[in-house]
Amino acid sequence: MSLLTAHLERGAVKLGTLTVGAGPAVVVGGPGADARWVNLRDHHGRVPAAEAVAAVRAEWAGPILVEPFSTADLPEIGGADGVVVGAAWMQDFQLVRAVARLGLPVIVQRGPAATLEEWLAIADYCVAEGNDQVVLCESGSRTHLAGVTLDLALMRAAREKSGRPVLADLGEDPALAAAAVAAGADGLLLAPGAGERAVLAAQEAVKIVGALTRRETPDSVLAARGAVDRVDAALAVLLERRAELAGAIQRLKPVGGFAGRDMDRERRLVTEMARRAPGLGEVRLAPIMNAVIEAGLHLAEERRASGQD
Ligand SMILES: O=C(O)C(=O)C[C@]1(C(=O)O)C=C[C@@H](O)C=C1
Repeated sequence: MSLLTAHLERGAVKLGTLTVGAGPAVVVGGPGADARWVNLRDHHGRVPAAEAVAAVRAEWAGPILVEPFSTADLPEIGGADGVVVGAAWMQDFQLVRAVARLGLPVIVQRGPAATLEEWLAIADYCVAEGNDQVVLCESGSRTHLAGVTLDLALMRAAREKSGRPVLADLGEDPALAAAAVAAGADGLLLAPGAGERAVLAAQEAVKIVGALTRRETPDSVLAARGAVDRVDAALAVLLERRAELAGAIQRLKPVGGFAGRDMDRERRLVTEMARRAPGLGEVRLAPIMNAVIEAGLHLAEERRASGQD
């Protein structure tokens, strides 16, 4: 197994049709995401819960998570696929208990000053109420920086210690999406108001970084093809980057292009790659890299001929 994709055992939780904790990391919140998030806290309890859920349900058939403002909302959120205990309410034990008793999966956000132990204890409260479907969501700490600072080390520790899936709450800004996936996030939570671009950026991080760092064990052709598609997405990014760099070498070498081909260098790079691709080995890698290198040389020569560089 690669050094990057060390496997961490954890249980998966189903949010409606969406699996969190097995397969690719999921993206929650915002248009085009895998699941929607209805935040009743933002409305300070002024919008009836049933109405808010129904409004999203009218335009979205997939999974919906609801963050209640108080226990008063709970009888009205039966149509949801998961309930978020917001960071501000994490230590409201009455709310936690009541949410757990609904029998829906519970997403526990970490309070801004809560320790790992305090956070994990909330999951135990849910279990004590007979609900083991708990996802932990890192929502950041109050620090010297404005707003909250996401603690990805704590998120990772929570996953290792509890075996439960973990989410990273990115707010409206997907800048840390790649870091969160690399740190082992099973999902990225975006603010309900996050735009389409933020969702796309989070999904790109899930694909590209997930392909490199997240081990998947698909059990159907569909799931395996999804995983292959993510690896191909990462390969495409790397192939394009490689072609740009190889093009730069052609411009810098005394004799570039096919005329300056260095077969020794090509053999050495194949040998080095085979250390990380022992299954394919040198014999299978050699023709692959030959095609890759030749594509790069053709591109470089075409660009030179058309005066593009
Ligand atoms: O390293 C070089 O000299 C290159 O030109 C780059 C490169 C490559 O794509 O990696 C391309 C052609 C050479 O035969 C060897 C390697």
